[in-house]
Amino acid sequence: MLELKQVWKSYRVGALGSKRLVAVRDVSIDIAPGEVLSVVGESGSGKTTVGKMVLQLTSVTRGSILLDGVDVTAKGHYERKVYYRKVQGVFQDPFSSYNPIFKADRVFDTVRESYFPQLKRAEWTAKVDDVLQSVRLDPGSVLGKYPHQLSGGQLQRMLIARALLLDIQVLVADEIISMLDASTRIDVLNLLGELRERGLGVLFITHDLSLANYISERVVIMRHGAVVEMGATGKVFTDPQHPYSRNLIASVPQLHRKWSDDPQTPEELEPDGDREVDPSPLTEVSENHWVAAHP
Ligand SMILES: Nc1ncnc2c1ncn2[C@@H]1O[C@H](COP(=O)(O)OP(=O)(O)OP(=O)(O)O)[C@@H](O)[C@H]1O
Repeated sequence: MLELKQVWKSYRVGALGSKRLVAVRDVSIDIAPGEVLSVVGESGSGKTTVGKMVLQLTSVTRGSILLDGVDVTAKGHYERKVYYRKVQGVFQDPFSSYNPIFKADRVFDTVRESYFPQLKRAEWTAKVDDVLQSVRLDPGSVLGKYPHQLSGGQLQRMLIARALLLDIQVLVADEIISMLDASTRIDVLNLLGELRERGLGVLFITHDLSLANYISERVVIMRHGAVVEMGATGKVFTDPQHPYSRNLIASVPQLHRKWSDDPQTPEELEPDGDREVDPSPLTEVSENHWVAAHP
């Protein structure tokens, strides 16, 4: 179980870092094994920063992150390496994770060097073949190829395979399908569903509500760095209580509607206030459905 407890993140911005930008405010969420938790919200709401803190790519300003009850925030190099055996990330642009002058499977070599230096070549090859097959890639079609010879979907699946080499418990998937075409998207999405069935916890970061609805049991809606609503996906999406959630859900284009049909006026929202103060507290409005206080 991965838990974020009252996590805050401020970045230093402005000339010589003279100002603070509070990107994440008092976020408490958890991801159980075999669960996909989606984090949604508009651009700049803090979703990626949450993922980066989980992956220890940026520090936590306040609060803590626990894996199986052990605080993993601000640990040294060795503890971090152990942590990365259990928690890995895949990001939006698969191409940027590969060096175009090397073959794509070089991404596996770095894992071997760090974690499996003792493994014999044949054992390693068998392990790589196994994980490639588990993400439905034919080793013969992807190994030995350069990144430009593979599709975005294949590259993305290879990155998921790399994470799986490590027997991970949690995968942070940050907009991993937004750069893929529609047919590949559903493949990668269904792959996440299969990994979940095998007990993996997935933190699925997306601005696409329909993807979140498709893949996750629970959803967290963020605005201005704070959680405004969270809970069972069915409840949050069918009965949104916070005006921001209602606006977000109403803004999803529907196949059967044209842009001119019954245009909806968005509800008025409170402006982004002082981010240094605690955000509005969450109240449980029904079982597994939490909403932040709002006017
Ligand atoms: N390294 C950084 N230094 C300073 N400010 C940052 C940094 N990274 C993010 N921010 C700011 O923190 C806030 C939250 O950014 P974040 O990337 O987490 O949002 P997001 O919800 O993931 O947005 P998007 O959907 O556009 O990726 C934004 O105001 C952003 O400008």
